[in-house]
Amino acid sequence: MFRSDLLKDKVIIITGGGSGLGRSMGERFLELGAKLAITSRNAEKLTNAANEMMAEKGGEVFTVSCDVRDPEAVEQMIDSVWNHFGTVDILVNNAAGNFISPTEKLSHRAVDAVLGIVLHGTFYCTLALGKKWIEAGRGGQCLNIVTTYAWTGSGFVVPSAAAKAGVLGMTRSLAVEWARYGIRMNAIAPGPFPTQGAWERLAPTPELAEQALNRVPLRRVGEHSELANLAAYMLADEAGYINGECITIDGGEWLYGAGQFSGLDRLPNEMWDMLSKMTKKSGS
Ligand SMILES: CCCCCCC/C=C/C(=O)SCCNC(=O)CCNC(=O)[C@H](O)C(C)(C)COP(=O)(O)OP(=O)(O)OC[C@H]1O[C@@H](n2cnc3c(N)ncnc32)[C@H](O)[C@@H]1OP(=O)(O)O
Ligand SMILES: NC(=O)C1=CN([C@@H]2O[C@H](COP(=O)(O)OP(=O)(O)OC[C@H]3O[C@@H](n4cnc5c(N)ncnc54)[C@H](OP(=O)(O)O)[C@@H]3O)[C@@H](O)[C@H]2O)C=CC1
Repeated sequence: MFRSDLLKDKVIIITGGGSGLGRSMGERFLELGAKLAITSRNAEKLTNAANEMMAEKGGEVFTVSCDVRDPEAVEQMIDSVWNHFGTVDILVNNAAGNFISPTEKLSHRAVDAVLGIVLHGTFYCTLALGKKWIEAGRGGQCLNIVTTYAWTGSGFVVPSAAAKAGVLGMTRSLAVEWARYGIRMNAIAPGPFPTQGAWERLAPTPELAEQALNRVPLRRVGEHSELANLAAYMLADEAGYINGECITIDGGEWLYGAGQFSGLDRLPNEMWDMLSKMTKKSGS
């Protein structure tokens, strides 16, 4: 699909890069020639992932453990990647925390856990690296992984909805403010892409997983490669005029939820024949 050197020698930090979608994006970036740094809380998970990724895809994967909720740890993480590679070209803000719950059952610590990872964590990483890019007089790029309820909102994941909305607001705001430094800011809003982290917390029963699938007009979940290829395209120099954009990749899921009559896709044909007679009759 792409030239094999599309991301050649680009130094890319992926938060939450040791598992799930972060890892899938990282593997694709390696195939396209990037140098990777992956970061998350669990050092052992990162080391194992990096070793497997290098064995399968080649290239270099540097690991730094860091809790993105801790601004000092974030600055150290960014410094250590910058010192290791001599620079950083791209930050993919992918780390997240989320779970389903009636909002009234949440403690303030539960709210803080999600807001801390998603909103503060994304902001801390962006700010720490943005300052270094500006000080070094060079540009850079951030790609923020949000979700479609960043703009619709959603019940039962309210801290995540509030945090992702904040990340989208930050993306669009900084796309304008930091363009003068040559820094591009974009986002991707995925629909359902099965990962252990998401499914354990958001679709923990077969019924809930089925419900998630049934909301997608294309009647399937996303393939990790589809998301990874979109991310690679957005990060390529050839996409250099895309700035402040959020691209949805969800099989039409959020529009299905927005359309009042979308659920009629479940009606059998015989029912349509009957309804057609009724509606034509009532209109005459
Ligand atoms: C099926 C369709 C899918 C569509 C996708 C929709 C969009 C998806 C967005 C995503 O973000 S998916 C990514 C999901 N991945 C993760 O969440 C991975 C990381 N998550 C975590 O580490 C935890 O889940 C965490 C809770 C977010 C943070 O862990 P931490 O160890 O820092 O916190 P704890 O000390 O365990 O808990 C803090 C606080 O939160 C309360 N809590 C934890 N889980 C729940 C829960 N399920 N329900 C209610 N409350 C919860 C916990 O009890 C603590 O509060 P206190 O008890 O201390 O008051
Ligand atoms: N899967 C899906 O269907 C969808 C996912 N998304 C978004 O895609 C992104 C990836 O999700 P997905 O791969 O499914 O989720 P995962 O749970 O698999 O990945 C989340 C990653 O974030 C890391 N992480 C969590 N908390 C912290 C923290 N405090 N500091 C640093 N790293 C942290 C985790 O590593 P560790 O535990 O080692 O810290 C893990 O690697 C997220 O932004 C999510 O909101 C959006 C819509 C749909």
